[in-house]
Amino acid sequence: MKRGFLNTSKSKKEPHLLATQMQESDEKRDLNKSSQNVVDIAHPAPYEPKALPPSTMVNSPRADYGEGTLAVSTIPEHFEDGPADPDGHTEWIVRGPTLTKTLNLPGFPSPIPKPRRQNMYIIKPSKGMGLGMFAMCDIKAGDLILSERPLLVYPIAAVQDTPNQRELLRSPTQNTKSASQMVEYEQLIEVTLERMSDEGCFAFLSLANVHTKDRSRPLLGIIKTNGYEAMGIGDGPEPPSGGRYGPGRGYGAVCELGSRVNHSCLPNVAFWFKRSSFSMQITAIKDIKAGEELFSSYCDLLQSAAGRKAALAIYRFECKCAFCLHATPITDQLRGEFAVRVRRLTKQCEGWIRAPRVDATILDPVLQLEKDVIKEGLDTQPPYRLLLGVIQVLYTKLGMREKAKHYTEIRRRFEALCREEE
Ligand SMILES: C[S@@+](CC[C@H](N)C(=O)[O-])C[C@H]1O[C@@H](n2cnc3c(N)ncnc32)[C@H](O)[C@@H]1O
Repeated sequence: MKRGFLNTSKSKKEPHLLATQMQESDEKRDLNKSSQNVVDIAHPAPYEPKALPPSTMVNSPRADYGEGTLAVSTIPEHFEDGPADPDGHTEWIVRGPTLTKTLNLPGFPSPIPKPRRQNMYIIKPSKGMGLGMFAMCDIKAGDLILSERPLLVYPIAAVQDTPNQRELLRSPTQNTKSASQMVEYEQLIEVTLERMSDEGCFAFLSLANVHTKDRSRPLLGIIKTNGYEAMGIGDGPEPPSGGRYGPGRGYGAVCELGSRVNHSCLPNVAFWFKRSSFSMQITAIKDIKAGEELFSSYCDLLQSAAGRKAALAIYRFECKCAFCLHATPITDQLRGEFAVRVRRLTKQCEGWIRAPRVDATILDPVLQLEKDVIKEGLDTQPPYRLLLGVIQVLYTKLGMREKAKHYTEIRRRFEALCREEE
């Protein structure tokens, strides 16, 4: 890609709305079910506005973008001659109503939260994993290590893998669709990169790309290698508190720094996207010693080793962590059934609470489950919080106050780690 194309002086214009009407094609109907517009706010020629619905031509970032609009917007707004936001800017490829909804949040976007101390991490080579992020000091579970505005936020559905060869043979029309869809998405990302600062654009292009040998286009390859789910933003109705947007409605984020964090099935950090400040946070979920590498989990850990392997395939590496190397049918079963077993225990717990008295032996299987879960490194996973609650209730019922207090404290610390969207 020609460098000059990416960030010319033209790229930050007044925030009037220019737009390109996407050509008629089936795959665009997939992108947007109604009218097919890419609204590129402040984008220069050659993306001339064509016949757009009147609402998309309103000269205001608070415009009510229509259902069928895909916008490219800079968050926070950035005018050509105005100062840059000290917390940085994100380019957001977003469906119109979601942009409108977000821009209308009171006080949006707020400044990004700052870690208590600076220089908590360094990015450097990690054996066999390319670059990685390492702790520069001792870090306590719960500490905010880093927060940053992503370089790019995009609809996850736009970059999801296209059908494999066997699927294509079964349905050849799928092939044409996917190929042209990919070209289109790639073009959309090019447009988006043009809007970034030189530094942002350089940072994006410097990120790892493990998709250079498959059918992925270069920029899509970078997104597929580096994107994190940006929970908290999505299209359509909001999910219940703490819930996820359904398939095809979520957004992903590519970050300059956070995207250097490698994967482990025993993660010591977690990523949280905060809609209010439009930023990605990395917090420690375990105590971390200076010099240790920071790892997040790229996949759902409550699935078997085979399931994790399949989920990680898009990143083109095989996890060599002890849990993957030494997985057994028993450990796979524990992961698969953990959430269900805890839900069942929670229900049983209601009966135990009402019973006049309970026998101390009912604790045995519950404590055994906790032991197994800790051994398997699953004590950072959401069902663990419920399990702690069950143990705490049982100890209280049995009159073992000190033990109950201990579990209340562990549970309180666990909850502090799960910072949800404010
Ligand atoms: C989001 S990037 C992480 C940063 C990357 N290592 C770099 O050099 O920029 C994801 C890529 O890092 C590598 N990676 C991450 N975790 C790994 C692991 N546990 N083992 C081997 N490679 C890993 C894979 O190549 C993966 O596609």
